[in-house]
Amino acid sequence: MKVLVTAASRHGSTAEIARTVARHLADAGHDVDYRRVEDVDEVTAFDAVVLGSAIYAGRWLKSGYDFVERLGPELAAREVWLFSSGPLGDPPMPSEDVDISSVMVTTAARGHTVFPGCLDKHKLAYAERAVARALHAPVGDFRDWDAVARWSRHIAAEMSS
Ligand SMILES: Cc1cc2nc3c(=O)[nH]c(=O)nc-3n(C[C@H](O)[C@H](O)[C@H](O)COP(=O)(O)O)c2cc1C
Repeated sequence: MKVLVTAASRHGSTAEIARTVARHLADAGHDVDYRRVEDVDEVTAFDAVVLGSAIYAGRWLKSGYDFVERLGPELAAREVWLFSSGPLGDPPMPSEDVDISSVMVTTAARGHTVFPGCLDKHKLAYAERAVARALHAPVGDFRDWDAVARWSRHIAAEMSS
């Protein structure tokens, strides 16, 4: 299948997860492109779309929601999977799922998963650093590459051949 993997990422760690998903899907035999959500104008060339976003303050990034608003009907006509990345620490917190029910409905997505994220305080803007400190957010890279590989293989197999 021709697959687009795209992500909304503020500091790059979600983009790295998306690129890794893209690599696993390609290894599984799909024809895969990776692009930032801001660089995608249409998805008509693709049979399936994998869309991810970082979570900030319990929500996806605006560029992720904008992508869905711009391309909703095109997305609903394709096979779509969603992922979010954010929870930090060991065990990763917060443990409750981000509410992206509106995105699920608009895209008619086949699935959604949440991956742990990465907090590099050197990359944060001053205000973000203050929020992260106030929340006692754990600093470090908690991304689970085995979980990313497992989920990628799972959706690769689900994609119609
Ligand atoms: C100010 C701030 C707020 C955050 N809020 C949340 C949150 O509500 N839920 C969550 O799971 N992660 C939250 N995170 C963690 C980020 O989602 C995590 O660092 C993610 O990997 C960042 O992705 P990016 O590098 O692609 O921007 C927050 C991080 C910062 C700095």
